[in-house]
Amino acid sequence: TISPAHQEENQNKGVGISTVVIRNRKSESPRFSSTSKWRSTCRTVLACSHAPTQYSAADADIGSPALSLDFVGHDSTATQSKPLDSFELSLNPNPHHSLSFVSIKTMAPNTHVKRAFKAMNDLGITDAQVKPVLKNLLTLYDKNWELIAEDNYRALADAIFDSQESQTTEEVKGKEKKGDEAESSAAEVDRGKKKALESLEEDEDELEPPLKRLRRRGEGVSASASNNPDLGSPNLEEHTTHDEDTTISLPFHPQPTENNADAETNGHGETVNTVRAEDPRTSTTIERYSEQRLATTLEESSTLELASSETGEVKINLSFAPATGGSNLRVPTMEELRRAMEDKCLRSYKILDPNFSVGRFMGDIVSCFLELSKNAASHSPETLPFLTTNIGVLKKPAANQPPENLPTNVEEKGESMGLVVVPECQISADDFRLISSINDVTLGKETLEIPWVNEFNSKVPPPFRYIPQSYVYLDAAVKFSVGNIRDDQRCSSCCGDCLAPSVACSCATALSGFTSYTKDGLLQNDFLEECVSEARDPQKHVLQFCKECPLEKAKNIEILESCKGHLKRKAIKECWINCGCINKCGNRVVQHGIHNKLQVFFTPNGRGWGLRTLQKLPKGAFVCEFAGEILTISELIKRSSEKLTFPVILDAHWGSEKASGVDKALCLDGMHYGNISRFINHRCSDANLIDIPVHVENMDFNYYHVMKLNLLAFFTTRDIEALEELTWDYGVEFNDHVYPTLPFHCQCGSEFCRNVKRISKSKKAKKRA
Ligand SMILES: C[S@@+](CC[C@H](N)C(=O)[O-])C[C@H]1O[C@@H](n2cnc3c(N)ncnc32)[C@H](O)[C@@H]1O
Repeated sequence: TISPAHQEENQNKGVGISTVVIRNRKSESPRFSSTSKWRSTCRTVLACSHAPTQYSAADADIGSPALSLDFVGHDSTATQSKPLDSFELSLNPNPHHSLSFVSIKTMAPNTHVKRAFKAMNDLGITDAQVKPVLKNLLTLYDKNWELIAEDNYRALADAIFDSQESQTTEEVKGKEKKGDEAESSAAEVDRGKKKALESLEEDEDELEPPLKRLRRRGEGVSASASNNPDLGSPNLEEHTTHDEDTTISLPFHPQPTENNADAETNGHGETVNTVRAEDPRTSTTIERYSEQRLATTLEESSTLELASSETGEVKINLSFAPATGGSNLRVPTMEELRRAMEDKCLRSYKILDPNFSVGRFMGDIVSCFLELSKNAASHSPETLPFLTTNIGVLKKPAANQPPENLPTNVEEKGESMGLVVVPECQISADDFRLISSINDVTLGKETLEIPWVNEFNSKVPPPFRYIPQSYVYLDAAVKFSVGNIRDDQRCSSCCGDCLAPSVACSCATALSGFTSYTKDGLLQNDFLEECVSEARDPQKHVLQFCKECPLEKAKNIEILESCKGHLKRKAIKECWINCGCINKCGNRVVQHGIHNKLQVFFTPNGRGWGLRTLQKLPKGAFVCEFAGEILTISELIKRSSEKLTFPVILDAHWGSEKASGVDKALCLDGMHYGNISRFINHRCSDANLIDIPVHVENMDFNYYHVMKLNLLAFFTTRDIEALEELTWDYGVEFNDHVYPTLPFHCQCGSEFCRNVKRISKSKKAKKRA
């Protein structure tokens, strides 16, 4: 078919430039026989000054030797602008190709062309170099000489340089390709597609107006150029045809480019110069530099669907392009992938929950995404599900500044596990730290990692600073220094493993006459039972009474009540640095720290966070020590309005003058600065943990809870199953008057629950009344 383009314009102006577009439609290919002679009905194809003029494929810059075109003009009087009577086409058609060409012939030499050639000659560019580029440029700019001539034919010069550049690149590429092909016969490439890609690129280069490129480089456009509506979108449709085969589907893509946005469709709605993804939502253009590689991956690339919402609105896909990796890769099965991921989660992220499944995890991501997308319109970030209460807690400022000698324990770990959805705008440093610490709430401060998990909602643990040992808060007078240890306080009998000989060292037997630990590192059963009995029934054991009990004084009521008594507790004495035994001596357990797998978890029944074991624990096993801030009772009272504060009263030797008075008597609070024990919930009477004082060196019994050397340690009171919650009897009486902090409503569930008794007692009393 012949499109009579621009005939009016040319005719009226009498300019001898005509555009003939010959399209070869596949279906009509038989008409393009080599002997076809067509009579021109296009009167506007103006005659050439030299007839007949022959256009070869090379002249028309078609780039395909499969087609040649003879143009025979019969007008001998060029100056008269007489329409051409006929022209003859001699075609050797390739049904898969189409062409556009421009004939530039004037009846008189065109002054514009002359000037253009002159300007280029001045730059050292020959006519032969100018000619083909100028032809294209005229087509692209709709023969707008004003634009072409602008800035001393800058667009033309630019186009020539670009064409030379791309010619060189093509040559290099060609050589490389040849080399590659020779090297690897296995890399069988679809040549048609490859060629299509190349021709797409060529077309892209050719079709893009050079001024557009200049604009991209930030060199600006002249007023005249920008005012011209045609410049931004040259009429490409008349000059460009594309076979359907040149549109290629690829499964994955880098970023889209401006190029593609421009050349996405031609006037006929055909896709041009754009390589499409299978999924239009992720489609972009292939970057040129990766063209070769992508060509080899066309057939091998695949997309694996990892998870999808039920109706497919949300999907997690994995793109796999083995050839991009440059080696022979194979597609793993979903099952293999799932197993490998679960193994990774177990090893790297310590996700020990037996119910954890990667498949479900992916599914959860999809459903959360879908849920959020559904709710996005109606929910503000503050009202996102499960987050409000928790964020409120997180936002609460820490009650106290750390003491001056307190090391900074805030370590921002880089990796975020992202299991918890927290609105970005609300994330504080503390929130971030807690979310980051999902693998290990101790932030690496214990020898074992202790992860946290919340299987019920999206709350994260409350903010606190993990300290493996207790620290002294402001006023607590704790005077201990290693320098005070006298030589005669050393244990002379410690040697090797102190529990190995039939008679244990004097450290191991110092406090009770018999050893506290078995050779397996568990508490001796008799010793443990006595400690349990003390804790469960203190009235039956030795109590000490203060003249003025700090706890009573703390109530600040007019008539001071008498002291209720403080238990003189059994304790363990471990060997320590001054002993001559080895570090693995059996009388050293607590000082070696946590060695059982623990996990912080969110409890289901209103008790907030709790601590559980991930492995079976035998009776008498050491779990952890109690570390926190050492405060005076009066300091504690100032904090007591805080809900979660639940301290340990360090009353071992109250009754002596030293410890009297609210400003001297001490307690231990792990809420803001504490170790893992701060998560242990209370259980009345039959708790599975017990706290036992441990002296690592017997310097001052008054402060045996204090510092690494004198501490409280938790041991199991019975065998405990994996995943069982660890509980401890806080000793709280729930009658509101004994403790300096407000008691909670106990939800321990024990049949011995003191809180339940009190409630039922008061109900009975009411009934009686
Ligand atoms: C040492 S903290 C234990 C960790 C705490 N559950 C959390 O979420 O941080 C003590 C606080 O936990 C809660 N708690 C502990 N045991 C409880 C129980 N048996 N019933 C109700 N609340 C309890 C109380 O709020 C108490 O003040």
